[in-house]
Amino acid sequence: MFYSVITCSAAVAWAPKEPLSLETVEVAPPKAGEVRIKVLATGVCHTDAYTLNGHDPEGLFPCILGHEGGGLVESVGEGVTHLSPGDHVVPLYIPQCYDCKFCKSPKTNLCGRIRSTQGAGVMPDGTSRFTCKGKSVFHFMGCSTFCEYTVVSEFSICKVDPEAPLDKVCLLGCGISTGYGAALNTADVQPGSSVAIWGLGAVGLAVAMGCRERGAARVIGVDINPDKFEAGKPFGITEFVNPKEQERPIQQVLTELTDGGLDYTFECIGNVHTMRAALESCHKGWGVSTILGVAAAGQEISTRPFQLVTGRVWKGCAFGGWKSRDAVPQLVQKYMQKKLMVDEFVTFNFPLDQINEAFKVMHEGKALRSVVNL
Ligand SMILES: NC(=O)C1=CN([C@@H]2O[C@H](COP(=O)(O)OP(=O)(O)OC[C@H]3O[C@@H](n4cnc5c(N)ncnc54)[C@H](OP(=O)(O)O)[C@@H]3O)[C@@H](O)[C@H]2O)C=CC1
Ligand SMILES: N[C@@H](CCC(=O)N[C@@H](CSC=O)C(=O)NCC(=O)O)C(=O)O
Ligand SMILES: [Zn+2]
Ligand SMILES: [Zn+2]
Repeated sequence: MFYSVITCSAAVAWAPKEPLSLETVEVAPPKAGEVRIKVLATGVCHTDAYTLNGHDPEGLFPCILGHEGGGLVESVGEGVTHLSPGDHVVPLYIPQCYDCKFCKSPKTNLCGRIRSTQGAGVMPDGTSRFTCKGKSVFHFMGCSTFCEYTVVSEFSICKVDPEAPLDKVCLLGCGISTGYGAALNTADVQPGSSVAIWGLGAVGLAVAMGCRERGAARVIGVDINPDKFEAGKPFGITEFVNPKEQERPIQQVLTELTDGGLDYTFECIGNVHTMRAALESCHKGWGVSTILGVAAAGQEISTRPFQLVTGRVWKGCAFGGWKSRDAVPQLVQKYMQKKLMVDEFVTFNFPLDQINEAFKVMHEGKALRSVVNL
């Protein structure tokens, strides 16, 4: 099949710390093993802001950000057999090729097939499908959903129920799946346990949702924004602690509150100090702390090794540990069966030309998630 270049609108990140700029871009047809998607909706995740702010060691400019999308297959490249034009899809920043050693291992979801080119902001053949004003524009996280059309690898996309509203299930492309899966897959939270979650954004509250599903007895939200406390209750937060209102270090406050520490803690901020606090708030002998937050370039975590010697475990989690192409369609079905909250995470909707508002409300702490409708 011959497909032509599509000219459309995109929010382009020209340089770090600058607002996104609404531009007309050209999107080249998919090459072999690629899929071109008409993007209909995209969430705005804190990781988009992190890269836009220049904190990402892999950040490249100009680029088209966005990785929490939903859309329709517009065209497929040679050799793509699992998708056809018109399919409803969610792009996936962690691919699943089914063939690499990571995909073949049940121990991880981190497919390695296209990770190096994805991190370099290009398609697997080393080139970009985007141009703007005569310049090549980098892809982002293999998704680039802040554009009316995008091109992704055939390994980085899954077909979902056509009845599912794409302006909601797009959020299963990152934040909700990540937090929910961290509780279920990475930490494997057990019934009756005690939990503390640092950062009550979409990721943190999705962790809470997973902990509630597992029957956790106490789910303590730890956040410096008091507005997030009320917001957290419908997702399963049972108690709140604001570190700013404490006179002692938060680890001391929490270990006293929980008879020696928590069974599970989760860091959903991306701050190395709260990562340490989350580990040190775990119970001696068995407490497990899972890092989800993405820390800025150059940041390193530290603690006394004694914390680990005495049985606390430090873990990390990308995309909730889900093997993406297998799991996302199932998570969509769980939402369709009303067994998984998604709608409740959407605080605002914006058109593409107001996408900078979505970043503004995120930084003001007013949004769990903003969805941009393209
Ligand atoms: N590992 C993975 O696969 C993924 C990781 N992430 C990462 O997870 C993190 C959370 O993402 P997201 O939920 O979208 O982010 P949000 O910005 O929506 O939520 C973060 C929350 O943490 C609060 N916060 C900030 N600083 C502190 C602090 N020092 N102590 C307590 N609370 C604090 C914020 O308060 P305020 O409202 O005042 O800002 C906000 O409520 C980010 O680092 C993101 O990059 C995201 C998706 C996937
Ligand atoms: N580019 C950063 C790392 C950013 C990062 O850790 N990303 C998460 C997903 S965050 C989603 O909102 C992730 O899945 N990481 C796994 C991966 O392979 O990138 C850096 O270079 O530090
Ligand atoms: Zn994200
Ligand atoms: Zn793979």
